[in-house]
Amino acid sequence: MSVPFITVEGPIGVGKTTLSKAIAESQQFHQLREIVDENPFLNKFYDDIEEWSFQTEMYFLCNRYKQLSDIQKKFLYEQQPVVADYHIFKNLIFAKRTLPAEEYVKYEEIYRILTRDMPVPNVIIYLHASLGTLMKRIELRGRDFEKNIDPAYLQQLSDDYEVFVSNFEETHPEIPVLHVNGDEIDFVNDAGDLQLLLSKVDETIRKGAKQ
Ligand SMILES: Nc1ncnc2c1ncn2[C@@H]1O[C@H](COP(=O)(O)OP(=O)(O)OP(=O)(O)O)[C@@H](O)[C@H]1O
Ligand SMILES: Nc1nc(=O)c2ncn([C@H]3C[C@H](O)[C@@H](CO)O3)c2[nH]1
Repeated sequence: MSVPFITVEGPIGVGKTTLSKAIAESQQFHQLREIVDENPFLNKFYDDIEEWSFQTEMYFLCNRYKQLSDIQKKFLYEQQPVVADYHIFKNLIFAKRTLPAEEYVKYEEIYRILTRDMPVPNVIIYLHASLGTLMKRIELRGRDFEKNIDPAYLQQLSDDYEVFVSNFEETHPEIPVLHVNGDEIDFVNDAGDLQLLLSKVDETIRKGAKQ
């Protein structure tokens, strides 16, 4: 049995941090959160994606590399379960969309080198929702730099996630992926929905831990 290492994934604003916090609390797992406010490039990135994409993608990659190395040493090696609000593969999804092709090739090489010995999650929870739901949640959360987020960018990323996750399932059949439709399940305002989801997550963790 391997120690549970769960990642919650999905497009911007779908509820990854919220759900990973709920899982961490109900299962007594350590929660790994991606950094947002400390990121010095995000403001500039959303103002001018073309100009700031390389710095932004490299920053996310280096930061996640450091976070996952620490998680490996401090938690997973110690047999302490972890739930994260991202999988490192999201770097490829965003970078493919934001970087010019010639830069993406270089970026992907660096990604492969850095992720070669990264811990691999044994369960993925994939949250997805319609563009309308994502826009509503992003607005509700009210981050300044996301105020003028382009709906087309958000839709493209959601579509990219669909393709990526489906390929991932084909190439990694040993890692269970729980699909959650965020339009139908309101784990924030509906306690029944939350309990039902947490029990499905629990079932999936048991499956994943057998790997
Ligand atoms: N299932 C849900 N039902 C209702 N509201 C939700 C749901 N999931 C998330 N929310 C709300 O939507 C907002 C965004 O959630 P959250 O920050 O968890 O998203 P995220 O996927 O982690 O975002 P990001 O991609 O920016 O890291 C929050 O205000 C949260 O309370
Ligand atoms: N360009 C880019 N690359 C990434 O790897 C990445 N990961 C997250 N984000 C954006 C989405 C939210 O606005 C905010 C918080 O998730 O940061 C990213 N943006």
